[in-house]
Amino acid sequence: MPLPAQDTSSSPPALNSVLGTRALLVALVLALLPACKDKSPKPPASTASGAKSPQLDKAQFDVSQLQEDDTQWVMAAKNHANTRFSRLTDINATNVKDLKVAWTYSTGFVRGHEAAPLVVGDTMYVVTPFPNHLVALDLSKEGAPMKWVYEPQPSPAAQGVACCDHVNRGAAYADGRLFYNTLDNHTVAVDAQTGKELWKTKLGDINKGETMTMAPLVVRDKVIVGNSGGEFGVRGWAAALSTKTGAVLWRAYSTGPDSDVLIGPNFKPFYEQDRGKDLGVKSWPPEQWKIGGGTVWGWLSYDPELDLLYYGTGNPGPWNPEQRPGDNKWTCGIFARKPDTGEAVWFYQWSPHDLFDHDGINEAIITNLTVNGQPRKVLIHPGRTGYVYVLDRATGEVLSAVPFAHITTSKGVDLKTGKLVPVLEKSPGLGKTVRDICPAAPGAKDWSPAAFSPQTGLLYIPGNNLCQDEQGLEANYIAGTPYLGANVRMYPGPGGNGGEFIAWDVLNGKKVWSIPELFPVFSGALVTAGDVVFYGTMDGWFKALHARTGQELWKFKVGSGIIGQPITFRGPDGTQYVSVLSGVGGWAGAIVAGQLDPRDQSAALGFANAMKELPKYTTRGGMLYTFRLP
Ligand SMILES: O=C(O)c1cc(C(=O)O)c2c(n1)C(=O)C(=O)c1cc(C(=O)O)[nH]c1-2
Repeated sequence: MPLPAQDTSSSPPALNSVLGTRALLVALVLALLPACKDKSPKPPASTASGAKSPQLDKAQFDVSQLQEDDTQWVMAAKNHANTRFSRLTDINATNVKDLKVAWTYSTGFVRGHEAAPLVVGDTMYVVTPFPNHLVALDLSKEGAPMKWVYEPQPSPAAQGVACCDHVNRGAAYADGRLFYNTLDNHTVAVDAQTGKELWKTKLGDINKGETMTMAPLVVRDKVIVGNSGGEFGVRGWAAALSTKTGAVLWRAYSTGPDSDVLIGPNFKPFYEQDRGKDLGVKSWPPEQWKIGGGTVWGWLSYDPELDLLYYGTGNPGPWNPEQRPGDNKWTCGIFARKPDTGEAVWFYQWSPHDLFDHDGINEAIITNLTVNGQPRKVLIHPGRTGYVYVLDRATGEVLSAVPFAHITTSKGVDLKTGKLVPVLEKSPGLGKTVRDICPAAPGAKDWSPAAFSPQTGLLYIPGNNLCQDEQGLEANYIAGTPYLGANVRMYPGPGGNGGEFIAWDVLNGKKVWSIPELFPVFSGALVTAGDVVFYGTMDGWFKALHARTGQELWKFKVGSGIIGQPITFRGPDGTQYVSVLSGVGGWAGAIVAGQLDPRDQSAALGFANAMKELPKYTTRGGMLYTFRLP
């Protein structure tokens, strides 16, 4: 289906800044979205003939080509641009109401299932939560039976230092291999055909509180990964490994001297506050940067035109901000780096001196807009602070930052300085109890990835509606133990609903429609050229909505709440399928997955209080569901 032309000349609407300092004229340049150059869906050669798909041959291609093939799904975010948009249209707004279960697969595990399944050729690959099995399912056979299971046998002690359940967000595929992380800090490469381990590299130390949960990204011959442990006083980093050997080619820390952060002469941040020598040391009290967080546990994206890799950094530690005066660089921000060397090109800090655990790790979705009549290469970031940011991805300049949620903690983003404007009375600290902090620590949106349709111009945001009360404590650092300095109690925000699924008009900077949900929306979103958007709820509904109107077109009750990432693909039989993992857990669902006592308001770092009704709605258990039209 051709994309509708958008008139960029006649009175394009303003993308307003929160402070109203500047109105931007913005229009989508749809054809420029890297993953969407070819606007027509590409059916595999097998569709017409019914013969076996030639996809296995395609699987040998470089991943930058492979991501263009909508019949497969080769990395968690679908493509380097992180759009989670598929051009497949067989399942569409008209017929999605008839969607039926094709087959299911029980993983046998009960912790939170966050991974995106991958589809390469005629095989689906699923990474489970700890103990991080990789399962290959044969899509060419009825019921998709198991081909093999790879078991990396991570150290059970890793479970004790995972902040937010024993989750894993999935694998990345390239050159006949699957790459993913184990909770005990190994990156592994597995042969996609045989399930044999090709290499295994240890990158972190559970004794310091480090874990790994994120889905890697492959750029050319490098697999890029990062650590978790911001709640344990670890030092955050991203690393690039050779896809062939697993050797570490570079590692860039998020705190410390420039030499460790890979900041050199080519580092050109847009804003003045990010310029200067060794800010990763100087913006901290002495030595604090060594245990200062800034982990890299979220999404990576890559722009081949600029040859830039983008990723966000997590919160500074400890949570009690009084123990770390300063901007705490380079936490709670976004880096642009050269993927071959890791050298930093620019950085922008979403929340300098973060006060609320507002990690900056959410996805950066790559597209192109026309701003004030000028084409700009941008990235879109629905942030934990509650703003949808649009940044120039060549320079790191903030073009707009518009609130998409209820915010009491900041007044906006000053587009002249790029600084978030905090509400001072909401600052937590020792001996204080601050109430009505919105968004709460998990943010207006946590890691759960949004989808962006170049066809509707809408961003589909799995949102939270959470506030919290916080009492500051003194945190003492003991390696491998929680390093927080805060008592927190969360609760649903205005309206009483814990979550909201939002369609956001990037062009106009406004909400187009939204669906309130009882609980925070912790699943990923998927949108297709059939104008259907999919997501799952923590109480166990898998939903399909009309991508333009938000009208509910179909829903199906799965066995356990959904925090997984839906995907779509065309099977070897030429049929379009939609798959999603159910299996409640993660930070929001820890109350069920970890069987916490709902009477303990501070359990799960205070999240349990907002989720105390969840055990009445769902039970734990990992199950993959795959749907098709009859
Ligand atoms: O700072 C960190 O290192 C870190 C790691 C993780 C993680 O790896 O799961 C989460 C968070 N922070 C976090 O702040 C957060 O909200 C969160 C939610 C979840 C989840 O899986 O539901 N993980 C994490």
